[in-house]
Amino acid sequence: MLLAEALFHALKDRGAREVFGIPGDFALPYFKILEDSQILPLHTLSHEPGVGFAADAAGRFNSRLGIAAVTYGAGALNMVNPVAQAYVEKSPLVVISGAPGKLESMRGLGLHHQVKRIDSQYKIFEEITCAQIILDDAKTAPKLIADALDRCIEQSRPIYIEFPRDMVAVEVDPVPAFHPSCEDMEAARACAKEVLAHLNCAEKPCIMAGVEVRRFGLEEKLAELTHTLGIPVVTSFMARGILVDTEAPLIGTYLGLAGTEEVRKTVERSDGLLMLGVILSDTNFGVSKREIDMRSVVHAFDRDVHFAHHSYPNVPLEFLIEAMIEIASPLGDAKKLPAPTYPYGLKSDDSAIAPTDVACAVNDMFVKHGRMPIASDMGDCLFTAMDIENTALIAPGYYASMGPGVPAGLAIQATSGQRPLIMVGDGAFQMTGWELGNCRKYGWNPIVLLFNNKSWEMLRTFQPGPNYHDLDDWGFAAIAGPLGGKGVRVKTHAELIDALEAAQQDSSCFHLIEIMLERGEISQTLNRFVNAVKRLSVAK
Ligand SMILES: Cc1ncc(Cc2c([C@H](C)O)sc(CCOP(=O)(O)OP(=O)(O)O)c2C)c(N)n1
Ligand SMILES: [Mg+2]
Repeated sequence: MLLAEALFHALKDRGAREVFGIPGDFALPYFKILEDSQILPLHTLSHEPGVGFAADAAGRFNSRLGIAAVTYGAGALNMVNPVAQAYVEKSPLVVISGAPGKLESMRGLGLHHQVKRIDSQYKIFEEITCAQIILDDAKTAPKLIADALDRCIEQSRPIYIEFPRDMVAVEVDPVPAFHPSCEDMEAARACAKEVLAHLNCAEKPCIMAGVEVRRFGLEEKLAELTHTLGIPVVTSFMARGILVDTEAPLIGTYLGLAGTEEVRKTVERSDGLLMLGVILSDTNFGVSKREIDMRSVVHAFDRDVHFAHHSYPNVPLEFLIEAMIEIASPLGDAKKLPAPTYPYGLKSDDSAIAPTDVACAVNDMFVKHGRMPIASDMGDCLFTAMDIENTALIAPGYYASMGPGVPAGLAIQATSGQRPLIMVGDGAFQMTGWELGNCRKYGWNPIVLLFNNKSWEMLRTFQPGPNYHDLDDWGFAAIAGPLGGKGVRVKTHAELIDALEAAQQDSSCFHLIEIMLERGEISQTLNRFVNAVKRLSVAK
């Protein structure tokens, strides 16, 4: 078969459901085979940052591979930021970049889209991927692809595939099937025994679930384990939106001083905290009131399990949880644990809208019409989402780049068929909101909540005063129509409630609800977060 076909079959066999991309002359040959072969559907978008964010989100949402296909130089380097975000937020993103062919690379001319050297792009991607390959040899290509894709899956981090345009149609053998690296279940059982003994000795055991639980598709298994143990479960900020509709005794999301006192005390006062797949980042732990004493913590992450003074190497999270399920017995009574609380019952009146009112209106909408998966951008919209009842959430909670909100929402619908709710600030919408113009072509119809405070408000909260936080009023609602959707600007509770209901009643296109907010009007969660950051930075 053709090398490009072998690559696309390997991606599909390992769970990829679609490709997001923008072609270029170095990529046209493999894009043509992608379209002709129909192995995977192609969704083209308008700007490579959107391609990267969308492909990353598809992978996160399905706990499978997300695929971004671009051209050399101008395309691939335009996507560095989203790939970096996928790397640190542990997303299984596959970057395929077209590249110059062998002969043209040897002519001694500077090629268009080339930087310093032909391999400059490869070197740049070495820094933000866990594996990099160049498909320049028909004999070695199938095995190279298999090994790189297996690394992507096992590490849940991006990989880089450089595809010279003169290689796409060479005849090759099929790519070998997924071959997990050998895991030692005995080591996992020994580790599980010690973890459960650790929890058993603790007065206040607690489990924190992190992003790896979602990335490796372990939500059901973790729910089974924690339901048996009956001890409190929290999610990290990054992992908000997992364990939805499961029997896990979930008491909320840990946000340190920015979250509820109940959750904060349960985590920070625990003498037996088990962190499963949690990224030790400032956004997950930056506003802890009390440093978490890592001597009483067991931390399973990146295929290692760390105790205070020793570790178990190469114990994948899946094996640890399986081994714990084999020997788990009740340690507490889940029925006595407090469930998270959320705001409901927004009054339909002429009051101005505050961010928390948006969460309240969304919760009311979910009660009436059913929950929707959410894609949120960085900004107060993400902190507002913490007041929305637990539902699948794709958000840049660690690397914190602006821009993923709209592309990620489109990807949720492309990969799952579910109508998403997109939450995005006006600043972030200015960056990638225009990708909504691709909805009509693909029949996507997200409901978009655009928080328009005419401001980079998060920055103003950290640094009051300068005028450069002021954004102009772009009148976004009026732009929705020409882009193929419907837009409405809302200023009161009643207008917001009506706009949400109208969007629910009309699935013919995307609905852009431009929510006008006063500058300085921020969510309670963001307010607590910023105050905590200020207080902790002064205290040190
Ligand atoms: C690509 C990119 N550029 C810059 C930033 C810095 C930054 C923030 C983070 C802290 O680094 S929050 C923020 C303002 C966001 O404005 P908007 O989308 O309107 O949301 P809101 O008004 O709710 O703040 C910026 C510019 C970023 N995170 N990502
Ligand atoms: Mg704003």
